[in-house]
Parts: sequence; C-alpha cells; structure tokens
Amino acid sequence: MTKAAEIDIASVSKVYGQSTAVHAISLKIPAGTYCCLLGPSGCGKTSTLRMIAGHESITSGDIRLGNAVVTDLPPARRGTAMMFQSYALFPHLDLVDNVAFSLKMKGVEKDERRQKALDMLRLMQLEAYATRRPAQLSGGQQQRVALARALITDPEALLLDEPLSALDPFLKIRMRAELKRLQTSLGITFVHVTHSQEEAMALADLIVVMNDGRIEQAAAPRTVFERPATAFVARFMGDHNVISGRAVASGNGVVTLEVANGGQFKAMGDVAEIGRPVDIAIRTDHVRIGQPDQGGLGFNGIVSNIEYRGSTVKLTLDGAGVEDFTAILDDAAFFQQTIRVGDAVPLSWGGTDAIVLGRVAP
Ligand SMILES: Nc1ncnc2c1ncn2[C@@H]1O[C@H](COP(=O)(O)OP(=O)(O)OP(=O)(O)O)[C@@H](O)[C@H]1O
Repeated sequence: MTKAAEIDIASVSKVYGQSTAVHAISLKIPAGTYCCLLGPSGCGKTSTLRMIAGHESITSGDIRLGNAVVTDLPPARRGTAMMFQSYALFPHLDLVDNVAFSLKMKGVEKDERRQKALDMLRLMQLEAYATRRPAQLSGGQQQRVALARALITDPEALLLDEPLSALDPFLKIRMRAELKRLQTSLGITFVHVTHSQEEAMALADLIVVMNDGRIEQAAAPRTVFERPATAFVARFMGDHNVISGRAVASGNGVVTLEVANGGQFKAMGDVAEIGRPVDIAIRTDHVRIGQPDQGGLGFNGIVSNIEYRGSTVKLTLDGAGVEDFTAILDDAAFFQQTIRVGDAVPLSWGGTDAIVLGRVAP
C-alpha cells in the first residue's frame, strides 16, 4: 500500500540555547526497517525523532528520506508521519473526523477522505467505533486511532514517540505485537523512541543506543545484547557484569585487566596501550559455579545475596577486587548444592564470554 524509504542522518546536531542535545550523529536506517532509538531520559532520542519529522529544526547536518534532502522541508512535505506519546486526538471529533483530519487540511474532498478514514479504521479493526469520540474508547483503542491517523497520509516512514508508555503492562505487550505486525504488513520504515530495552529487543530490526546526545551502538538486537560496544550499552542492556580496570597485558586477542586490590581478569580483545583504562563485560547468564575448564576463566567469590526468581537464581558475590558480581544460574544447577550468604564459591566462565568494551569519543 505504501513505499518504504531509507532515512539517512548525516552529522546532525541539535543545540538548544547553550546546550547541545544531539552531537553530530550519523545513522542510516534502511528502508522497511523497524528501528528503535533507545536510551535513558535526556539522551536526545526525542530531539532526533522530531528532527526527522520536521517538528524541530536541525542545527547542523542533513537528513535525507529516500532520495530527497528533507532538512528544510515542513513536516507535511517530508513523507513522514508522527504518532505522539499522548496520541493528540481531538476530543470533540468522532473517529472518522479524527482520522481524516490531515486529509481535510490537504483539501481532499469530503467523501474521499471519509472513505479513506473508514479504510484505515478497518485496518485497525475499529470500524465498529467510527462514530464514537476518543473518550469513549479504551487506551489501546485510542492508540490504534492515533496510528490510523498517522498512516492515512501513506507515509514512507512512521515516527513513534514512546507509543506504548501510556498503556498498562498487559496492554503494552499486546500492542507491541500489533505494532510489529503492522510494520511487517505495511513494509514501511518505523522509527520508535523508547527507554525500555525490553521493548526495543522485542520490536526492532535495528537498535540505536543513545547516551548524552551520541550514538553508542547501532546494530541488530542480538548483536547489541551479545556484543555490546561500550560499557554504557552493556550496563543499559543489563545481564552483563561490567568490570573496569587497567590493561596490564595485551596480545593474541586477549587483554589482561588489573582491578583494585590487584585482582586480574582476562577478556577477548586488544588494546593499543598498556596502562590505559579498560572496561570488560561478562554475561551474567554464562557464569557457572565450579572451577574453570581448559581455556576458561574465573575467581572465588563470597556470596553477598541470593535472589530466587523461579526458573533462575540470581547470585551476587564479591571477590578478586570486584563487588556485586552477578551470576544468573539455572535453578536446577543452583539447587544441586547448598549455597548460603557468606559462603566462598568458585565461579567460572568460558574464555570467549569475557569481551573488551570500546569507548565513544566525547
Ligand atoms: N525545547 C527545548 N529547549 C531546551 N532544551 C531542550 C528542549 N528539548 C529538549 N531539551 C534538552 O535536550 C536534551 C535531550 O532531550 P530529549 O527530549 O531529546 O531527550 P530524550 O532522550 O527524548 O528524553 P526523554 O526520554 O525524557 O523524552 C535534554 O537535556 C533536554 O533537557
């Protein structure tokens, strides 16, 4: 029904008065991709989305949509549509008039725009509610009206600002599946802002992790999770132990890291200079109880906390100069022995489960 467009963000910055919210970011979002801009509050993801939409001016750099440079075009001429966090529905209009609104602004004749609005409401399974007003709908239905309203202009890219944040947890998961299904069936590019790593992992083909106005990593969800590029990404995605120290040796793709109190860890990677600060990541769910196998790594830790989670048990330990080291153990593996807080326990992981993390230039 619509065509998808690649979005090319080339060295784009956003400055508000004295403060820079987005620092010369570059990113290519391939046509037909479900892209999530992910990061904590204030990292610049909404500013980036609004610059793509044309609701915010671009301080420097360029944005291309398909073959067109849209940097200076008004929102309605970009081929994008935006769905707002609050849905921004008109309370006094029924669903047909809400959905048809942008066509009315474009001067489309009444019968044609009503027909198109009804088609969109049918796509969203809201046809039966066509004459209702937004207040007479549930949260999930209101969200579908907002989607219908954004999609009626046949955009090449749909931009969504925290689209699920107003929904309760149950509805959030259901609407998440609907968004994904809609994007797959329309085949257009979706750019979705969220601060939830779980939401981004569930939806995205491409996750763009932002921090302090910069892109820390842009990659497929599995790559971001299994090979976080930086300490920020590893911490933000969770499920990694991030350990910081100084490189004391490097060679053959293995770095030795010294932490406080002289503890040493090895990780896959290289560093150019011995003595420089290094961060490494170890997957919490790859840590086992027991001495390392051939080629494996580990240390002895003192258990500081045990948290039962059903199918897994979260063990927190201190040792080798590291505090709050986390091991997520399969419940069966954990209950094979008796472990209590204060016990000394040998921990191990595979040599390839520890990786050296990079740093983003300030
Ligand atoms: N209109 C504005 N004027 C001045 N500063 C702004 C404006 N809009 C955003 N900022 C600042 O720019 C930075 C990035 O904001 P932005 O809204 O893009 O972040 P965000 O990652 O979307 O955060 P959130 O998840 O809280 O919406 C923040 O420090 C914010 O305070």
